[in-house]
Amino acid sequence: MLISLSKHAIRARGIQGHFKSLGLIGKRGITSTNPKSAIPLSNKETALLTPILPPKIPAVLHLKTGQSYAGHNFGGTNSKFGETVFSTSITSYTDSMTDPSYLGQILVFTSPMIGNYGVPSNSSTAFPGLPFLESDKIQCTGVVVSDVALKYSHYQAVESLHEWCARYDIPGITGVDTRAITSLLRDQGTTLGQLAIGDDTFKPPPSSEEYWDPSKENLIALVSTPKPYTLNINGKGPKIAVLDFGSKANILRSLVKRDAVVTVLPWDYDFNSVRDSFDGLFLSNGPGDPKMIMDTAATVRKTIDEWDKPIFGICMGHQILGLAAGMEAYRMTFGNRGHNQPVLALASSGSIKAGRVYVTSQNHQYALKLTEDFPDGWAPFFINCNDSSVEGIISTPESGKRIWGVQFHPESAGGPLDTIEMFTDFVNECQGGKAESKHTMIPGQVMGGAETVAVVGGKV
Ligand SMILES: NC(=O)CC[C@H](N)C(=O)O
Repeated sequence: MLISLSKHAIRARGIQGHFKSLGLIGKRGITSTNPKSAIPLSNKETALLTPILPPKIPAVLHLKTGQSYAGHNFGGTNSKFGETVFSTSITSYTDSMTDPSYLGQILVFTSPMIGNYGVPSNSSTAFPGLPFLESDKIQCTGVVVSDVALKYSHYQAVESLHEWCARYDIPGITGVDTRAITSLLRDQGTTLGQLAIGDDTFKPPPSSEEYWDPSKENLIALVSTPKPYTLNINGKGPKIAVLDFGSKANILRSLVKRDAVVTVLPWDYDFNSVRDSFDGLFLSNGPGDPKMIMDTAATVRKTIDEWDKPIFGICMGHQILGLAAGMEAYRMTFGNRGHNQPVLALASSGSIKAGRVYVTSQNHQYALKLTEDFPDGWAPFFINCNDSSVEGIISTPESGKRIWGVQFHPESAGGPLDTIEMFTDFVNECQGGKAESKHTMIPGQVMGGAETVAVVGGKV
């Protein structure tokens, strides 16, 4: 049975009225449209046709810059403050919302309909010790959706986006013009905001001092593991330590899948005191400003100077590597969030070929500064094809080190798997102990930021 739920029809008549008008609700409840072939509906079909509706509660998104957008609430019913950011991803709202790097952020989806495949159960037996999604709960502070899907359909779904957000007290707003909000954020940059729900919508907007600024907090300390733990303890692969700044589960899965024994350490762990029992170090993604954890960057600097085993950093981990190497990090206007960001490789290393463009998944507000002179022993690895921001750094062959950092997410979840083999490269390097460095630079592009900008023709 195919039923199209017209938003306008539902608004006008309510869902029950809408079904009635389609002849789907008779005296005995929901029936088939064709009385001659009236096949009783299964419980699952009936459940899908009778979604749990959010109560009609007003909601307003207030921005510190003075704009307010009124709509309806779904999910949690408590007002929340956060940093308002937008993501251009079309799929994987469950993966994004459980990514710890979104902590403190009100996430605006540019894709107009969100929620249509529901939410799966977060428990998994495939990778013991890890959730099915990217962490054990929703991490963003709130969500902004043009048109939330109340009816969902997916073989793994167990609840709707509304029910999931309600369980975690994460407020959502729907029925707002997300194109207008996105254009504004793109022009003025990521902006502090409040999702006001229910009675709070009748109060005046918060004063500037009332807005909570997550970038002033050490958010990493809130999401990192409090104690070390090991995954895949009987694995045959190398022993890899992960400094956990708020790691996405798919990073850990990607290492475990390659049979590495993975020990996850708290963000402020003194890695140098245990480093000799590991074959490689991984630096994870994480929320907030990398400059909040300069002590960790100092620890990593010592590791780089005194240790010759492979190190790989993703997103926050890449920014920490850059700070450790003496580079600067800056706050971008609106960052890059989405699963469709093209990056150009400037060096070949393992599975990555210089001169190729890879489509990547991204979620960041900060980036390493592109300069004419990279610190000694370092070169750019990737550059963003849209805005020429630094997308990766790599130790030079002359440095004798085997270290890479990438701003994007090779593990995706969600997003394209173009660069997933970087995990195989890293595990192989760790396995090979002191194997010869295999990376090479593109002749003529061995850095000089200006030259690179000319290659991609963008602005920094
Ligand atoms: N995904 C990440 O690790 C993000 C890193 C950092 N919080 C940023 O916004 O730039």
